[in-house]
Amino acid sequence: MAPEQTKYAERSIPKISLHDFANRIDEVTAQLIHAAETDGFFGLVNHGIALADIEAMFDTSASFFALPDATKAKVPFTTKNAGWEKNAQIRPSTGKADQKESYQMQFGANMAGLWLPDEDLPGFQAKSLQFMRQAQGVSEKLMVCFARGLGFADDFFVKAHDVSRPETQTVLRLLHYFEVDKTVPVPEGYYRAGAHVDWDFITLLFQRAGQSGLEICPGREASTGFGLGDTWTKVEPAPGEIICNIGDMLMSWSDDRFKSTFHRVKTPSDPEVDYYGPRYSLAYFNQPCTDVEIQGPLKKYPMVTGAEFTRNAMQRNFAALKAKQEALAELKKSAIDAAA
Ligand SMILES: O=C(O)CCC(=O)C(=O)O
Ligand SMILES: [Fe+2]
Repeated sequence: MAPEQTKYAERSIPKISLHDFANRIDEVTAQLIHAAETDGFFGLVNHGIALADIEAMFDTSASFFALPDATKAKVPFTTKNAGWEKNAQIRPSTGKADQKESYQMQFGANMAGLWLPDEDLPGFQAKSLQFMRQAQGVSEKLMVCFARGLGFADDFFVKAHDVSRPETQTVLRLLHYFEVDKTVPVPEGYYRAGAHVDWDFITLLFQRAGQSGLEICPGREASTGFGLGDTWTKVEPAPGEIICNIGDMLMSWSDDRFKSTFHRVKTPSDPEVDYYGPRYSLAYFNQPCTDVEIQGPLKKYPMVTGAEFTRNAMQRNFAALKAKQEALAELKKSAIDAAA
């Protein structure tokens, strides 16, 4: 059977400027709430993080991934949602491992033992934490606006995501997708990152100019479990722009008013248009502290703590993955039986 062709559509992604934020907060709030209620995705410009700082963090990330695997393996991925993995994240949407490696860092207790010793990469921890604090500053502006939109006190979400507390779960993820050989056809179903929604509050994604591949399916239009068969839109990286998407946590905390959004990173397959080189991205996942109580103003869902929400999300993912793998095994068995 020929693989189904992906359907694409040109859609404009809202661009929201944070310049003169203190004086424009009402206007920015209205724009953010509209984007959250419809697309679930928007680009942030004039956010205050200099392009040079973003580029410096990409260089820091590249120096981490250039280390031998044996060194990176000193800080392996853990159930605390921190550490390094390579070709190990299997998505329920594909049943296959993403073609990438990633390293997740946090500010608090979950990071114990998961920072590389400084002699392996001098200055790495300090530079990463400095960039994480900058991303946190931008995130807190968004949190004030979302709190206003939902009728909470201005500092409600900022307090819930206090990264100075040991209970913090917020993550900066460095991502490295490997260079792809143009002469080898991509096996069906392989993605640099398979279709998924994020389970956090909101994600800030930094991309590098020219390193395309990100595709989204807006929240109001996703109609199937994993965005499969839906219509996708390519998001070209623009220098300095931060692409933001609402995660499941904020969707639930807003009683489903704000839309969590499917996205993926395509494996290049068309030498005419696709980017085959190595791709680096930085994803800042805002996560509430473990002891924060999460419930929307309309109380649509039972109250859960930040720790429970993360645990449930990981378990749901695991159950969906198991179901996908069983379905794939069944399909393989029927094909073998049919051929016999
Ligand atoms: O690398 C990207 O552009 C997207 C990464 C992503 O969606 C994720 O890690 O959740
Ligand atoms: Fe994501």
